[in-house]
Amino acid sequence: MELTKGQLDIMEEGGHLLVTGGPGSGKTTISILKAAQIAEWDLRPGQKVLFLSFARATVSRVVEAIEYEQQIPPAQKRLIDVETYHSFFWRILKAHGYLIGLPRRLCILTPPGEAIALSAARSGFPARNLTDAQKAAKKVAEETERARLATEDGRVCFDLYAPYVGDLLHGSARIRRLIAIMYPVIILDEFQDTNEAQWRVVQALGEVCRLVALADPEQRIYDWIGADPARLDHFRKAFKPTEVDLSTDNHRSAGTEIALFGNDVLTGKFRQDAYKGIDFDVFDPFPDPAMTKLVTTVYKARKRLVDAGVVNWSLAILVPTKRMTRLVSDALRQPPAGMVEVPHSAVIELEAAILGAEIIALLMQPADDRHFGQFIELMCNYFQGKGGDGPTQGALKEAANIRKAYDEWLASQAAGKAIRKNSILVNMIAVYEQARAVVLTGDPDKDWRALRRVLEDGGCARLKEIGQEVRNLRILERGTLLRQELSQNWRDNGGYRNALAITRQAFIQEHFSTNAKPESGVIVMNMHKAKGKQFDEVVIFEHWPIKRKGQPPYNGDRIVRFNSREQIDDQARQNFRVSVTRGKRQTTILTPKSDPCVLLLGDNR
Ligand SMILES: Nc1ncnc2c1ncn2[C@@H]1O[C@H](COP(=O)(O)OP(=O)(O)OP(=O)(O)O)[C@@H](O)[C@H]1O
Repeated sequence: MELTKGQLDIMEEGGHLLVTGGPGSGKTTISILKAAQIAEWDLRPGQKVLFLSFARATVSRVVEAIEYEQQIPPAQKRLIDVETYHSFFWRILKAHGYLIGLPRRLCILTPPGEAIALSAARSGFPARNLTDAQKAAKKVAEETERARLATEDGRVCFDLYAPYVGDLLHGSARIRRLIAIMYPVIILDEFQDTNEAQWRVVQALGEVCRLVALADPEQRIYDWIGADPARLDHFRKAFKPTEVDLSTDNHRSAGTEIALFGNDVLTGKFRQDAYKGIDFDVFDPFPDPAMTKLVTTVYKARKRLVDAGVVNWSLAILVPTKRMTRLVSDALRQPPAGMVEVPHSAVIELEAAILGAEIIALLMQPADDRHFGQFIELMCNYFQGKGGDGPTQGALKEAANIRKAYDEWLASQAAGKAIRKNSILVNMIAVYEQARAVVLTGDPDKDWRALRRVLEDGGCARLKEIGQEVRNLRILERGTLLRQELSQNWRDNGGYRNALAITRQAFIQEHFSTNAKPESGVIVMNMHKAKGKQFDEVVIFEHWPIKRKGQPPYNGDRIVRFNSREQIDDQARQNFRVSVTRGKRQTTILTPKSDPCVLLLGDNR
């Protein structure tokens, strides 16, 4: 690889650095080479360069890029630590959190755990259409409970990591120095997305460490969690960095005009009628024609990649919402008109699946007196937590009903009476008994599937939902640690005595692991989740207006809200540009014929 002028400049510079550039301009690549150079010249024994990223997906891309980089000797590669902000912050909190009044023993409150813990505080508010006053009150209630969970119970949710680490670093020069001794140079990926609390941490780190910030101001997609458009200026002012702009380079989709199209999306002025590497197509706005178009487009793209001999090819289908991820995944599994299934993976919110997995894990455990009570507890957890930070009132009520029915049953039992015939527990107990009757074999994968099947095939709608939800997990199928540990547990005890604890621990480890491989094959995901990733081909697919008798058409799940021109703003353009520019070879945009995406219509300002 021949470095560009800008990239060479970066190799020359010392001191704080701010590297800007668009998608695929080579920021990540050059920062890795820079890190290797620093590792060779500047580090003392025991020191490392730290590369901080927001998402695990980016971490795995960076780790892979480092492995792939032939110019860097293995000994230097080992001197680059790639981590998410979360896992770096967690290490600091675990070691020093007591200095700011946190308990000595801390544990991670994972998003599903947090959803359960906050559900009581949230249940007092409507799920949608909140007034501003209600929104503010809900926020305060959530914050108060989060802080209480951390300071009293030592259960710290992710959102509090940065504020607490900020307090620690600003409060203690000793801890700042300790970090600088370990990591004299820190690379900050996607710096434009840094929120206020993270920026406070960066300010403290910059006093003692050399910082290399990588940023594309136009890829800022996290406004809603507090990324600030002025963040780059804050960095300039605080650290007077040397600035290198790579914005004229595009290596990802070299030989195409994908990057050019991305830039035109930002201004809304399309300078060309056609762009090499960008394909548009429309579909009739009804489920079957829409999905047929999607599936045939995917067949064609897949064939192109196979014919071109691309090794480990990846093809992403990017959709505007979580709901559509599921819709598309279902359609690929069972395409219309008897077309052949498209094997794929779907990136979905895993709260529900993880909480469902806990239920299966419990069912693997040998029974004791508490077993059924624990089962009910996990069922309630599932409904309280399955909606993540946006639980529906329906789900919360479901949890309350299960608990009530259980209390009622206990009372009847105490009075020597049978269970009420129409209790919601009747079917649940029947399926529970069927699950208890499964003869386990000691092969975790087989046993897990057998139990999942009992839930799916049984007569309890709630457990059926859980069985189906758990299908979304791949954690056991990949020959993972979870599988090994369950096996070991069986060998040690003649049963899965600790299955629940092992499963919970596995999800925490999974969250912090850095060895997840970048996806290959067909992957469906929400557009937001594609940030920082790259794929050989991308298909962007959105929903269509649904006409209902006597009502205005419903136009949800669009790239721009309701596909309305009034809803177009910088954020909408930036999000769309990020999605479009994930493709290396081609990006295909599918939009409904009757109401094409307003961002494609151009802007006559
Ligand atoms: N000088 C170069 N010559 C050829 N290829 C390059 C060069 N620099 C980077 N690349 C390649 O271009 C692709 C994109 O580079 P990279 O991931 O570093 O971009 P980026 O600026 O970090 O992108 P994004 O902001 O979208 O994450 C990679 O596959 C990388 O190997």
